[in-house]
Amino acid sequence: MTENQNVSFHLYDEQPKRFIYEMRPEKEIAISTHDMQVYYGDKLALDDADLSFERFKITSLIGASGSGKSTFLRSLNRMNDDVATVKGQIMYRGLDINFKDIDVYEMRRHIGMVFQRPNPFAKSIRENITFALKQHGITDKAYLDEMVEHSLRQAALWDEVKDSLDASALSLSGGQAQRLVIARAIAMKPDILLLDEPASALDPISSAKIEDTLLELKKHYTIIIVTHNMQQAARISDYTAFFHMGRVLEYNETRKIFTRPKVQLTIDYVNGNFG
Ligand SMILES: Nc1ncnc2c1ncn2[C@@H]1O[C@H](COP(=O)(O)OP(=O)(O)OP(=O)(O)O)[C@@H](O)[C@H]1O
Repeated sequence: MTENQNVSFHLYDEQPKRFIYEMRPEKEIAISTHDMQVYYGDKLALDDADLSFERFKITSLIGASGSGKSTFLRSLNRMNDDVATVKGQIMYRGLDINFKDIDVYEMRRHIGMVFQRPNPFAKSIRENITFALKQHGITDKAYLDEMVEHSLRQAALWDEVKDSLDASALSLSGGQAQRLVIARAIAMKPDILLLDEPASALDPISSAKIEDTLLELKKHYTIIIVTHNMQQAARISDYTAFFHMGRVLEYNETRKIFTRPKVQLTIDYVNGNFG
């Protein structure tokens, strides 16, 4: 080994292999995971996940394909129950929502999920919003109308659809449909919105609208979003977690992840050197 190689090896070795931001005590935490592990059969897909998410902030989950981002996100509202074993604790309002006796349907009213592909029901725009509310026994028409307008306004879709609420949701563009799905989640008045690549199937203009919508929504909701789009993560999120091969290698304030990452693999990833 030459002298130069020796020096660079030494510098690399001084970097942390992992850095997890610890929320300061004055921050309000919306949800946190402790010793979380997720297995698909015998395969450990996610290990050692201890993260706290600040209330009314946007946190991005980034990392290469297969690094465990969706596995983590889906575990937060028990979407993995049928396919995976999730160990550890998921603390929400003092309750471990990973505990087996939790009422999962009730929990999901508080922790909503929006998927990559817009998936509106084959019903009218209005019914997409009112469907779940009616399922929960809400029948008051004035309240339902109010929730339709309120949710569509919050999802920045009201102005585009207010004259066609009884049209089929399937007639909406992809970007409008995704905002409708966000409105549908909001109608349940959740605390936390989980979004799995909500803009990746959309054109740049629709994607920008979703970003604007999320920035508005964080006044009222805690948002955790999986994204492959580095610029998007840098633009909208307050915190970013970098996943690599089933572990969170770095978690920090977004500006630090994108300007002064501490872990070499994070530096490589945000610079586009792998993944
Ligand atoms: N239902 C499943 N059954 C078995 N293995 C799974 C299942 N879902 C995910 N995995 C595996 O778990 C690991 C993490 O996958 P995950 O989908 O969480 O990654 P990701 O970072 O979200 O990837 P992408 O960016 O491609 O969505 C991968 O090795 C994947 O093959």
